[in-house]
Amino acid sequence: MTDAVTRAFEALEANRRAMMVMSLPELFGEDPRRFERFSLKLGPLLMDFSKTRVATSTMRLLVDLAKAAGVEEKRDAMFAGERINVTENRAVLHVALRNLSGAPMMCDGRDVMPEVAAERERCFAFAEAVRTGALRGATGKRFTTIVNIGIGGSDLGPAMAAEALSPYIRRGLSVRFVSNVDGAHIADTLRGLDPARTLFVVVSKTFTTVETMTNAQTARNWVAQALGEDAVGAHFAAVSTNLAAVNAFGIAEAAMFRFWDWVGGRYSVWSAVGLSLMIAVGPRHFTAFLAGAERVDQHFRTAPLKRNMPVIMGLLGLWHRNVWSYASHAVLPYDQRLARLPAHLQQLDMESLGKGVTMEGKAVTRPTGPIIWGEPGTNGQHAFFQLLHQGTEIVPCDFLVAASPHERGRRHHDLLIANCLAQSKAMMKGRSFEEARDQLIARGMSRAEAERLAPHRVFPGDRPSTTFLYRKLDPATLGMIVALYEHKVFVMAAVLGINAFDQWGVELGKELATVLEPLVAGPGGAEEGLDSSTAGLLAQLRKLRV
Ligand SMILES: O=P(O)(O)OC[C@H]1O[C@H](O)[C@H](O)[C@@H](O)[C@@H]1O
Repeated sequence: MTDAVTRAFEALEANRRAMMVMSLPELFGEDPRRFERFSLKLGPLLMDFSKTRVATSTMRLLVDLAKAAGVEEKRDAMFAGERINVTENRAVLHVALRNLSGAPMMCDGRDVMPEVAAERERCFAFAEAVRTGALRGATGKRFTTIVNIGIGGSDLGPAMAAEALSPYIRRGLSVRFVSNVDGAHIADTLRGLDPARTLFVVVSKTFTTVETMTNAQTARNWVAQALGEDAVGAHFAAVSTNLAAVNAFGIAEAAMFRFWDWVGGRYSVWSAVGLSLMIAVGPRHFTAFLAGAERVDQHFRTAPLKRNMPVIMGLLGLWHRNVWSYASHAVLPYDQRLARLPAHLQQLDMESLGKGVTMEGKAVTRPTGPIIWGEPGTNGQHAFFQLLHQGTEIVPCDFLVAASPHERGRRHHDLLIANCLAQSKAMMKGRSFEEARDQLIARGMSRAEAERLAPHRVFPGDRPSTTFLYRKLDPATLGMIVALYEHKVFVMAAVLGINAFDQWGVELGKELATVLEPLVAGPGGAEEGLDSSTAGLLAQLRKLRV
C-alpha cells in the first residue's frame, strides 16, 4: 500500500471519528436533500446510499482514496487487455464478452472481438437449434430439459441468471443445474427426467475439475444405459478452454463451445459458459443481458469517480470494511428470483477479495474482503434479521427491489416493497428506550412493566444499508446488477492492492483430497503419518460404513 493510500485511509479514519457525533437520523434531520445528495441513477436503476453513514466530506475523501490508489489507471489497464492477473500472467477481459459495439479490444496485440463475436454466434445458432427442435436427441425427440453440469463459476452465474430470468424461459423447456460431487445432487437432478429429451451441457474452464468430470461421467452412463452408447454424442455439449480434454471425453468439436484464459470462472457467465441460459431464454434475451452489462462497463469507464456507481459501491465497501471494521456484508434481494444472487456474489467477491498478500506478495496491512451472505426478503426477516436489528455485529446491507413484478395483481408486490423500505428504515432509525416504553404504556401497560420490557424492544438504529431500486428484473437489468458488483469488487481490490483474479486458496484442499481419496476408498492400514484427527475420523468411518 503506497504512502498516498495510507494517508487517504488516515483521513477517512479522522472523518469517521468526526461522523460519530451524528447519528443517521440526525444526518437526515439536518439535511432535507440527503437522498438527492447520496443517490445515483443509471438507466432504470437507482442506488440510494443515503442510509449509509457518510457526509459530503466522506465522499470527497473516498474519491481521494480511489485517486491515490490509481483506480482509474488500473481500470483502464484492464480494458486495455494488460496482464493485470499477475500470478497467472493473464489479461482480464470479461468486458470484451459484452462489448456489443464491437469496438476493438486488444489482448497481446490482437483484437479479440472477431473471435468473441464468432463464438457467440455459434452458441446462438446451437441455442436456436435446440429451441426450435432443429437439433434433437438420438431418438428424434425434442429436448425439453437442459442439465448444466459445472461448479463454481461454471455453475453459479448461469444458475443464478436462469432463476432470475425464469419468466423469459421458453415454454416447454426447463433448465437444471448440477454441481456437487455428492451423488445425491445428480440423482435428484435426473429423477423424473426422460433421457431421450435431456441435453447435458458440461461446463468447465479447465475440464479437469473432479466434481464436474464425475457428474459428467455419471450422466454419460445414464444416457448410455437408457439409449445405448451410440446415442451419447447427441445428448452432450461442452463449454471449455481445453479442447483436448473435451475431445478425450468424447464430445465432438461441433458441440464444443470455447472461451479464453482471459475470462475468469466467476466472470464467465457472459461467455459460452452461459450456453444453458442462452438455450433457455434465447439469443435475444441473452443479448439484452449482455447489453445491460455493457451499459455498466461504459459508465464505469467514463463517469467521473464521484458519480460512478460501481466506484461508489466499492468505496462504500471499503468505508465499511476498512474504516468501520464491519466484517460482513449482507445481500438481501427483495426479489425471490434473485435467490441465488448472494451465492453468486459470494464467489465473485470472496474468491476475488479473500486474499492475504498484495500484488507484490507482501502480507496485507488492512483487512481484505468481507464475508458476503444473504437470502431473499421477506424470508430473511423471519430468520436472521433479528441479529441485523439488535445483535452486536453491525452488518451493512444491500437491499434490491423491483418497482414492478412480472406477475399480475399488485398486492403481493406492494407488500414486498413496503417490507423492503420498512427494513432499511428500521435499521437506520431504530427505536429508543423512551419510544419503546411510551409505546407500551400507550397500549395500556403499567409503567413498571413497560420499563422492564422496553430494553428488549430497543433498536439501536444507525445501521447502514444501500437500496437498489430498478424498474423490473428483465435481462438488461440483471446484466447491469451483476456487472455493477463485478466492478465494485475490482475497485476494492485496486485500492487494497490485491489480485482479484486468482484463487490459489482453493488449491490446498483439492490437493489433499486427491491424497486422501485412496485412503477413504481403501481397506485401511495406510494411515501412517496422518494427523490423529484425520486418522481417527478415517477409522471411525470404517466402523460406521454400511
Ligand atoms: O470451470 P472449472 O475449470 O471447472 O472451474 C470451476 C471452479 O473451480 C475452481 O476450484 C475455482 O475455485 C473456481 O473459480 C472455478 O470457477
